[in-house]
Amino acid sequence: MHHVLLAFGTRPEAIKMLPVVRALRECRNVGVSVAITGQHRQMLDQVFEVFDEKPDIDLNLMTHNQKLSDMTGLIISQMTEVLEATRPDLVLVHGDTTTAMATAIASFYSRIPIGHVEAGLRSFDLSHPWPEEFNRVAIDSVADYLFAPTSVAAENLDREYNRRGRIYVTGNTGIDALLHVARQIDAHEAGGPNMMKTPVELDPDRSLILVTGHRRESFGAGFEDICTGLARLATREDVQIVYPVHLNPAVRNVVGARLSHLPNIHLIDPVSYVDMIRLMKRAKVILTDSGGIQEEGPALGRPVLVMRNTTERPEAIATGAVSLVGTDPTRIFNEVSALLDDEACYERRAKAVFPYGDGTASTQIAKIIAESFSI
Ligand SMILES: CC(=O)N[C@H]1[C@@H](OP(=O)(O)OP(=O)(O)OC[C@H]2O[C@@H](n3ccc(=O)[nH]c3=O)[C@H](O)[C@@H]2O)O[C@H](CO)[C@@H](O)[C@@H]1O
Repeated sequence: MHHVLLAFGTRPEAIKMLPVVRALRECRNVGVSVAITGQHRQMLDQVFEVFDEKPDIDLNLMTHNQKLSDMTGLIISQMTEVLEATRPDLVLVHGDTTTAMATAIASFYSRIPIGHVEAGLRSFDLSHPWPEEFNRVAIDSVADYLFAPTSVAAENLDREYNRRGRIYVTGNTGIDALLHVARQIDAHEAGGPNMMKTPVELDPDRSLILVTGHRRESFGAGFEDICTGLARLATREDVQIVYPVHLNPAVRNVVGARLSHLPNIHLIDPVSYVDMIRLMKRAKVILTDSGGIQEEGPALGRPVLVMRNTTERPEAIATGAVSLVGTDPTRIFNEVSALLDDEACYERRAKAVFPYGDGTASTQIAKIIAESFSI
């Protein structure tokens, strides 16, 4: 039996790694354990519930207003202790978080092979998203298995001079998670009175604009601009805006002060993953700076406007489902209005498309790992 340790700490990593945990449990020659750092403590537990899983090791390292440098140092040292005590045959990390980067370094120092799920994403700008773009490059340079979600990501990896790992194109495990939960919602609610039960009371006569925004590089002026754009959109009588606001005070304080008094803007706490999918299904347009939502919106047939100037996910842009609008308030207002006011343009951009895979990424990854152990 070979031992695979999956390590993660934030909500999006849990969403995208728990399908891999489940797929690996199906492999007879693989033992699985999950270590969490608790980088997003409050938002992590409900994702484990959705997938009926529990962490084996909880480092619980998050403290209030922690600096990135302190968190990185702590994760490297604590994760090294876990690795030395358990000596897994492979450590799997996901994406571009501090947990993923620090765990990859700890594994590299302990000379334990590393697999990177969602490898090869690049914005080619180290300050956008910050610090995630650096984390991606750092993890990919030490990983042995590079699970690229798309051929674009694989080509990015192929060009890197310092790559030592082998590249596999698998699709994105986030689509596996999305389709799993969307099926559960549909099965549970088909035809029933709760069909589109959302965490806020919605006006059936107004179009729903769903907003998320929390990237560090937009803190300050960027968030002020985003709020100006949203306040302007709220002057339209045909819309209602729902914004689950990230728990980071740098986001909460600005958004609360600028938008909480507007009647057709609902600022709510972060919602569960299941509720988020319900809201996305109900939304007319999604405005976001999130990575995962750029993948989920197109699969659900919802146009996504990205409040950033660059993206590491060009595939959905090529389909027309996603576009970059930056944080300029006039641009945000105009681009959302264009979608709301021009039906033909909306229909073109609201078709379900699957540039990030067909929902089988996790089983492909588990198969590759299990087969490599039996060689
Ligand atoms: C731009 C960027 O650098 N993003 C990275 C970040 O995630 P990302 O930017 O996707 O992180 P978010 O915090 O936006 O989380 C997105 C996920 O959380 C869900 N959601 C969102 C709001 C809410 O209230 N409730 C809820 O459940 C969304 O449906 C989505 O599945 O880490 C991920 C994990 O390694 C990487 O894949 C991404 O590349």
